[in-house]
Amino acid sequence: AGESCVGKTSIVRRYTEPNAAAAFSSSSYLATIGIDFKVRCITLNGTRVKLQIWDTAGQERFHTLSTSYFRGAQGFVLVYDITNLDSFQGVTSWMKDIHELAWEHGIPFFETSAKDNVNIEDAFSVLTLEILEKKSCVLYDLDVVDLNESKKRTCCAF
Ligand SMILES: Nc1nc2c(ncn2[C@@H]2O[C@H](COP(=O)(O)OP(=O)(O)OP(=O)(O)O)[C@@H](O)[C@H]2O)c(=O)[nH]1
Repeated sequence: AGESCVGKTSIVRRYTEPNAAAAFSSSSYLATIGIDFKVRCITLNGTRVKLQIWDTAGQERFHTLSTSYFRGAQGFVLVYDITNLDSFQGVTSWMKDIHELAWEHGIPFFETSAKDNVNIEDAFSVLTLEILEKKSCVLYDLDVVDLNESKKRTCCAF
């Protein structure tokens, strides 16, 4: 989740299309319309996990639609643009939309770059591990972990 044009789609694409030559494009910006999702399968600590990552639209007109997907999520990536103060302050408002889930201290924090491919893998791995630990007693649906979306240079995940 996060404001428009902060890099959500870029992070998702960098993570789910790591081998694609055009996983990151700095020349074009296409706002997400509605909602999108990508899938990536990984193996962590011997557990095979299918990540379903929802990419929400940051534009205000899609706010209701985006937040309607939060309830079913098991983890979030909150994204802001480190060069845009408004987008950082917007994280607080997105957090309120996620208030059903306990916001605890010690949230893993990563500064990422979809452009330079920095910390994207680690951010998602740690998020997935946290989810698996919390769900270790109630794994269901073939270990499908559903990450309601998640962009740009900085993100924090829980
Ligand atoms: N320098 C730099 N630019 C980035 C980075 N990540 C994304 N961008 C640029 O930021 C712009 C917006 O990226 P998107 O990923 O489409 O943004 P979004 O948050 O999905 O936007 P919405 O779909 O409107 O919510 C694009 O022009 C990207 O090239 C990054 O890590 N570094």
